[in-house]
Amino acid sequence: MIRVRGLRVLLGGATVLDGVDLSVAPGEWVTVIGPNGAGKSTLLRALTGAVPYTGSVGLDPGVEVTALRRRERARRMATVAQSPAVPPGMTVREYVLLGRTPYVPPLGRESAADLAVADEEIAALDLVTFADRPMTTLSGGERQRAFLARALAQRAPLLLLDEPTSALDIGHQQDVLDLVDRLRRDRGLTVVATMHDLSIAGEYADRMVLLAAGRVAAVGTPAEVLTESLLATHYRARVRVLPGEHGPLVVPVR
Ligand SMILES: Nc1ncnc2c1ncn2[C@@H]1O[C@H](COP(=O)(O)OP(=O)(O)OP(=O)(O)O)[C@@H](O)[C@H]1O
Repeated sequence: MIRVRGLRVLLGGATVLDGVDLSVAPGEWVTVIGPNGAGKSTLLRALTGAVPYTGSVGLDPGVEVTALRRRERARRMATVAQSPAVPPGMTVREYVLLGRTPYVPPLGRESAADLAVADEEIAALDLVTFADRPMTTLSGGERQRAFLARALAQRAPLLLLDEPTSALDIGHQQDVLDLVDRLRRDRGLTVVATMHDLSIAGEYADRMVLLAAGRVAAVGTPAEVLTESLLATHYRARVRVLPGEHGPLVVPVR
């Protein structure tokens, strides 16, 4: 599904990603972790072809992401960025409907089927009561759910999520991640996410990638990556790692 080789990204004269290799299999959930500034968001942006890079970002079947036209890219991958821009004056329903843009014919309008898909995702993200409200009136967490609804409405097989739960309360965090996991199984989605909450990250990911200063410092199962020594080295964090039902639990200690 994704095959990244020797990925290097320069931004403002600085090397932000430096020789990243990463493979993601169809249906897999891979979560990228790492300290602030490690290059997580940049890696996600490179996967969508949104930043210039050297090396290779190959998509199944061996197609370089930058070779795809915008519309084709949007049918293959849907992204939730950290702070997506919202066109002014849009209601939640109008915003979620933007996810159907790659399917609307040039100069055409959204079909009844497109409207139905948007409403389905609005319901899935618990946004029905907000559907006719302007996006600007939503709380941070409500808006984050609308961003995800828009991405899901794209019905792309690859979902790229940059800190998708950072504004959510603990209940909505679990709801949203459970939903993504269910969709992964039902629709065969492949998920690449970045997350700062390491315990939650480990509970949902099949594999994790620890980025540090633009390089892959570790890759493997959550139990292989979430170790006290790796987290001490790369986050300079004092933590205890406890066994959990669905993955290691990382507890900061003073
Ligand atoms: N346009 C730019 N010009 C110069 N440096 C940049 C630019 N964009 C990003 N960077 C730098 O690249 C590095 C990686 O940024 P990135 O946003 O990918 O990190 P991150 O791991 O997602 O961090 P965080 O956890 O804080 O969100 C940072 O040091 C950032 O300052």
